[in-house]
Amino acid sequence: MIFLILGVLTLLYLFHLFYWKRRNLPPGPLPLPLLGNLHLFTEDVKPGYKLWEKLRSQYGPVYTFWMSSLPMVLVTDWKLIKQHFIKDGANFVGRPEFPINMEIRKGPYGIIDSFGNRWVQQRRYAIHILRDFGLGKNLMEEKVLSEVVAMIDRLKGMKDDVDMQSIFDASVGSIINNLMFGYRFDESNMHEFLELKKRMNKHFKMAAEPMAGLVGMYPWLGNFPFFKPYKTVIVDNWTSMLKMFREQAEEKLATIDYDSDEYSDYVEAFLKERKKHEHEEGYGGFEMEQLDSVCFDLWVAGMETTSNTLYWSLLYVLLNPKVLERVYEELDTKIGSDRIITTTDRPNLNYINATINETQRLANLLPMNLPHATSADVVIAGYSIPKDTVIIPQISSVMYDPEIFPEPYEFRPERFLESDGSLKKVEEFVPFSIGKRQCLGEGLARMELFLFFSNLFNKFHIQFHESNPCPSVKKEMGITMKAAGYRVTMKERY
Ligand code: HEM
Repeated sequence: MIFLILGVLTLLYLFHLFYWKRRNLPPGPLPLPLLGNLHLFTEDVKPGYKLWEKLRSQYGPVYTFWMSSLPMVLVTDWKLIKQHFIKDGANFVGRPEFPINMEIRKGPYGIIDSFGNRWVQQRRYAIHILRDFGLGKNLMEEKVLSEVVAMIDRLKGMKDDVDMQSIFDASVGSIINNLMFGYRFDESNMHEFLELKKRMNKHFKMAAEPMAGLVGMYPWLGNFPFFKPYKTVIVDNWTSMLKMFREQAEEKLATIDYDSDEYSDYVEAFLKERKKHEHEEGYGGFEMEQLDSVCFDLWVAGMETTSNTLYWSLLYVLLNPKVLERVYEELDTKIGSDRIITTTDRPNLNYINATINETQRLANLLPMNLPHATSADVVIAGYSIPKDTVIIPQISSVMYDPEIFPEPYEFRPERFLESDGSLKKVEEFVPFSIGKRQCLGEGLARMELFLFFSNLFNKFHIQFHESNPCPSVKKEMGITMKAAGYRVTMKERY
């Protein structure tokens, strides 16, 4: 009798696993108990592009990938992404609530992980403040350019054997820190930057591991020895960053002048806004926990992405001497001196703009885009997808789609040029994603990429260090892709 009951229960379980829970979802590989499809993330397919390509060829442009017990629908075809995430954007603005994120943030705070009214309010507020910095006296460009100049001065003293990743990290880190907290990093406080960067790196590296996805879904697994390191690294590093940001905010609170509406950094603006809501429940959405999380989101999203892209740009250009030659040629004909290049030069430097675009496309920084969630029942490619399903506009698949970008793994800035040499608008070039969740730092990031890239090449002849004259383009695992370490030597051009 007992065997009969066990047999029936097993059959019911298998029926649920293999059919029932998948019945309303697009096709995809069979999910295993607990792991879902995470076991498919083997070493040979990391960091993921190849896996998404393989699943697309097996199941079509819309398929389901199970992250542990969570089904995620991946939309990999550009036309479908455009049709739904742009034209029908309001139905795709949700975010899934990963239990570990909620535990660390103390709730759905911030921008990246928030949703509903909080997300609308805080995203709008962040865009408003960032725009404010970019208007009038153009504080934003001033801050970026002062870091460009500081970088050039620093490089002049260390031309023989330079690690540009750490130079870009410190420069881009200073810009976002300056916007957030009102000060940059120099010799006197570099240890503070290095500490934040170390914590961020550890967090990002671990968070990208498939097993971390499992712990993210079931934080209690972190009590078991095998999973403990995943949870400890993520929780410790993230929490200590939040703590460092809170200490900064509290220092500012101690001296803030509420009589003036002026602000010179994000935290000051936020604290003044918070004061206006002090009699409302939860400070009208401007709680200190919200500030901690927003600092984390903007600092982390604004730092690693841009700095890694700059490091990729240098690698790709130096590996392609013809591109390097054309970059110098454009600088010589359009700029022709060692003056500082500003955003007003941007429309004249088409080849450089095309090279930066091609870098972003080929670096394809996020193998898996941030997950969205449907906020209504939707139908995509004939599949009915219920409200609250996790869904991902897979921008990395679009940017490596050979139908759109022939020979997608080749570095060819010409893809972004018209035959008359003007910059081509390519709608499938979507490194900042699309729709209502599109990156809110795009304007700042594009300004940084242009100003750092163009000024760096205008000032210096650069080549790989002789110890590694042909570095690998292999991507290093992380939430955003890093280039493996390489070093350069530089010579002033003027
Ligand atoms: C090269 C640089 C950058 C790249 C490639 C990049 C890319 C992205 C991508 C792909 C997303 C996900 C959008 C989605 O959910 O579909 C995103 C979101 C986001 N990015 Fe960026 N980003 C960059 C720089 C920045 C900067 C400089 C900032 C801040 C100042 C920033 C802040 C954010 C925020 C807050 C979100 C979440 C938006 C939301 O959930 O509403 N990013 N970014």
